[in-house]
Amino acid sequence: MARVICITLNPALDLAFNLEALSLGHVNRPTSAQLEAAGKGVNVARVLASLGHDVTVSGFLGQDNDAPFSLAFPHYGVKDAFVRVPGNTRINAKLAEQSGRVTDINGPGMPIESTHLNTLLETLDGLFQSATPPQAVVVAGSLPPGIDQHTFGELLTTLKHYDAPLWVDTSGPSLLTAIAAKPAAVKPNETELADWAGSALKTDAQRQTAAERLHASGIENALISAGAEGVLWVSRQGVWQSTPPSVTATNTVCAGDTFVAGMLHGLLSHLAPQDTLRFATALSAEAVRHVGVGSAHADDFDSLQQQTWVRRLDDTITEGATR
Ligand SMILES: Nc1ncnc2c1ncn2[C@@H]1O[C@H](COP(=O)(O)OP(=O)(O)O)[C@@H](O)[C@H]1O
Ligand SMILES: O=P(O)(O)OC[C@H]1O[C@](O)(COP(=O)(O)O)[C@@H](O)[C@@H]1O
Repeated sequence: MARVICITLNPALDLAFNLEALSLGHVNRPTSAQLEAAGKGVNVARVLASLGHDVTVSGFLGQDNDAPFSLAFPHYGVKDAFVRVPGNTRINAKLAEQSGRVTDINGPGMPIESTHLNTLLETLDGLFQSATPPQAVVVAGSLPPGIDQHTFGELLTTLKHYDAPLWVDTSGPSLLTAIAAKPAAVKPNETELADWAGSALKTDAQRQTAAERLHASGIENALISAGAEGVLWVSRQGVWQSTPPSVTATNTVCAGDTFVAGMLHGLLSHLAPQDTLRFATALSAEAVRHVGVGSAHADDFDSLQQQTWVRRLDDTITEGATR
């Protein structure tokens, strides 16, 4: 078990609707609706806690609607070190259609002021100075209004100075800022990394080249996910590729967060690289079968792992080609 801090600067209440088919401009009547305390770092934390890690969540929460978060955190098994700020945490709508298509509507979030940021920095410093400092830090998700790229870069630099690997999962301009900060790991999907790569990353070869470039730039774990097409991972431990099992994709929201948590779990648990990648890929495939994060306690999780294909690309070893 490891101690991990998961930071979400812009958390969200995820309002997930399941619909036959979305009809724009009309009244839609979903078959189900669910509201959950979420945001990328919260989701990663939730998965890590379910795997037995000692997880603290932090970032900014709106003090006017923090009840669903405060109620959910004990249930998720995470410790709450969020800084409360005036206002409401955003609500993000997730519209999942029977076809598997998901439409995300992610709000901008609450404005953050420099005093709130200073409180967060003090809170994080306190966590790092504790008798049992964290063994990894995750920063995940978008930036709220008031946190610009320069400030985000400074925050990442501050976090890097602590003695724990820094994992960052974000998109858009923040992803470029994160890559420039050279954290221990990044996990963009193929669309999110296209800007940085300078072209679309449609093929395995293009993704491998991009992951190798990321790794060569100083990022120890360069991870590129591509939905059902799987993952490219370049690290000191080699160049690895995985293909998830074939599952019915009911709701792909949280798949990326689940994957990040699965990788971090494998590395913190000192699993072999092929076992780490197999575990994380299978766990994220488990997640897409339902609303919310993936669970390693699913009855058929062993079978999902056996159906996950992992291979090493920088030598001739093929691992776990069981399907
Ligand atoms: N349709 C799918 N079938 C099986 N696994 C999936 C599917 N979509 C996503 N996954 C799993 O979730 C991981 C992350 O999904 P991806 O869509 O690439 O990330 P993000 O959610 O960050 O956009 C993938 O690497 C894969 O293992
Ligand atoms: O901070 P962003 O980029 O707006 O993303 C927030 C959204 O991402 C999620 O964390 C899901 O992320 P993934 O699908 O990439 O795992 C949702 O819970 C949340 O609404």
